[in-house]
Amino acid sequence: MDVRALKEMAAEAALSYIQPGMVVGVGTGSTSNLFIDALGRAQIHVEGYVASSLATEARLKSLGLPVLDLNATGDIPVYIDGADEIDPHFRLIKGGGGALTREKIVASAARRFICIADNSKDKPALGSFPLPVEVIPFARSFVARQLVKLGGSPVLRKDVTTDNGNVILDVTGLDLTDPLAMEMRINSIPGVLDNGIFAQRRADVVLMGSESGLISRAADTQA
Ligand SMILES: O=C(CO)[C@H](O)[C@H](O)COP(=O)(O)O
Repeated sequence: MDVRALKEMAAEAALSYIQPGMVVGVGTGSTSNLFIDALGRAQIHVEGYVASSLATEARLKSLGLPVLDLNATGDIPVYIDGADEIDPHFRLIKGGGGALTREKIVASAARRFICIADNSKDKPALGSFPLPVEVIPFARSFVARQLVKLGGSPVLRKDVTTDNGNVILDVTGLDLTDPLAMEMRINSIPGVLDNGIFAQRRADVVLMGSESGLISRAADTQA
């Protein structure tokens, strides 16, 4: 099975979390795109979708799926999104697609976060994927120096401007043994909008496609 088929397995499985009449948050990236395609085929009569990026909004609209404004939306029962790394405690690294800030906002506004991925994202600990940090362009050099003081090696992501008009620094070398502490520490640097550690807002359920079938883990059992 190729990676796309494994992602598709997880994306299809996430459909079972969508009920008619719901508001559904939708993530960004190739696995989320497969989920959107599955939504297009399933035609569940939801109230609407809250998109975590302009790309996701465009894909939803291209399939005729209704998009809602987060500011005009109350309760979001469920958010579905991919990840770059998933640890055994449902903590994530996200932002490979540069949409980490809006993703974290929608995930935090949702009651349940269902993370969908192929099982290459399953890691014993976070930290091999370079950590994306969204930075206001004015503060780029200052923030980079602060990240070096934290032990990191930041690299500016070339030719990328986020949906919020900012830049991304991809940072290797940080000690993520306490992901929550590092998430908070980086976000306390003036000029940082957010970073791709999802430790304060973890996933509640992880669905991973694997060669031997779907792996489904829920945070309350951590099975
Ligand atoms: O965080 C993300 C985008 O900002 C994506 O969810 C993450 O990069 C995983 O992407 P893919 O589903 O393409 O493997």
